[in-house]
Amino acid sequence: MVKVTIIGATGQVGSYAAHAISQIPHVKEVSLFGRDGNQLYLEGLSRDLRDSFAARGTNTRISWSCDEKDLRGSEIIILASGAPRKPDQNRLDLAVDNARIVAGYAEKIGRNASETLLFVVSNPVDVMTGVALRYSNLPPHRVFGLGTHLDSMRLKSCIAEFFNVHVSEVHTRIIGEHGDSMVPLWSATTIGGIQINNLPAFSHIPKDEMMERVKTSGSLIIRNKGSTVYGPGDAIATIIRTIVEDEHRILTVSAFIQKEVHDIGSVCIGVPARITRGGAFPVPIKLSDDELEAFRLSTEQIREITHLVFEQLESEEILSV
Ligand SMILES: NC(=O)C1=CN([C@@H]2O[C@H](COP(=O)(O)OP(=O)(O)OC[C@H]3O[C@@H](n4cnc5c(N)ncnc54)[C@H](O)[C@@H]3O)[C@@H](O)[C@H]2O)C=CC1
Ligand SMILES: O=C([O-])CC(=O)C(=O)O
Repeated sequence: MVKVTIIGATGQVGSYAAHAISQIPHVKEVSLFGRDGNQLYLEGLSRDLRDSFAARGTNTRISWSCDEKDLRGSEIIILASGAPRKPDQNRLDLAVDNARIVAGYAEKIGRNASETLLFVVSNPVDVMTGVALRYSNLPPHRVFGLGTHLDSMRLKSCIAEFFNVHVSEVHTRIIGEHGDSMVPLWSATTIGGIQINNLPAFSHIPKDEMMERVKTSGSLIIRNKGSTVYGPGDAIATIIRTIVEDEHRILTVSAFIQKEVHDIGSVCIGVPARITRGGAFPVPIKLSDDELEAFRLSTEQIREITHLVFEQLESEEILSV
């Protein structure tokens, strides 16, 4: 039975994720963690969720805290703190400010919960996963982020709609940055187990329009309703269930790669990884020439920004949490 802590639980994504995760059978306790000053909100949120569990007949325990010592005993910690972007912003614009928050929490996690898995949601998620890895000092397979899992699900939904098939018949994957340089792997896309290139209708599929829709989904939702909530919340819950149930599913998360994708490495980026109770283990893959070139560009951008963020943090003495 597992204790899952959500840091940033008072936020839109953190609070819906708490609701979604409480439905996973082996999750015994969901602990809502927030910064000092948010005690009243956390108490209110925990009461509201407790009512929801009672109404649903769920036996999950709910607790809350602002004290880093209460991070102890968490098998999984979800880090969803930080500013969301405004409609006119790119996720990368958030890098330095959110890195201060993520680095501060990562240090607390390293001090108090060195056995945990740390799952990062804060944006830009690939850079923040790199920051969390560095400042928590946890081993690489135990620090990973939401990466391009949600983008992969968005593409899956577009393909299912186009072919008028159930979403479960579509397998597809987007790798690279959770952002503009993401790379769809059409070569790894199947419908009903059939490689998509072998379906005559594939030649008519509006691939560019679909990718544009995937890339702009987040900004459209933010512009129209303020924030993305249910998509990320349920994507997080899927990954947490995969860990808790030790399902060994291959999902596309932001993980630290070394040599698993050709010769590219030393960066946290969206790649297929086997998700187990022990963490995320990137699966070695070979890409087509075009995919490889695009993935290389995507990783170079994220590596460069991650290093700039490290330099900035190192030049500052005090982290913000
Ligand atoms: N990776 C992904 O696919 C997704 C990532 N996100 C990211 O998750 C993060 C949270 O998004 P929302 O919940 O919509 O935002 P929100 O504004 O509703 O919540 C922000 C949370 O961060 C905390 N926070 C803000 N500033 C802080 C500081 N200086 N120190 C400590 N805690 C602080 C707040 O207390 C709150 O709990 C954002 O960075 C957003 O971009 C959101 C959706 C999907
Ligand atoms: O778009 C955003 O800023 C939030 C996010 O990452 C997403 O929903 O994909």
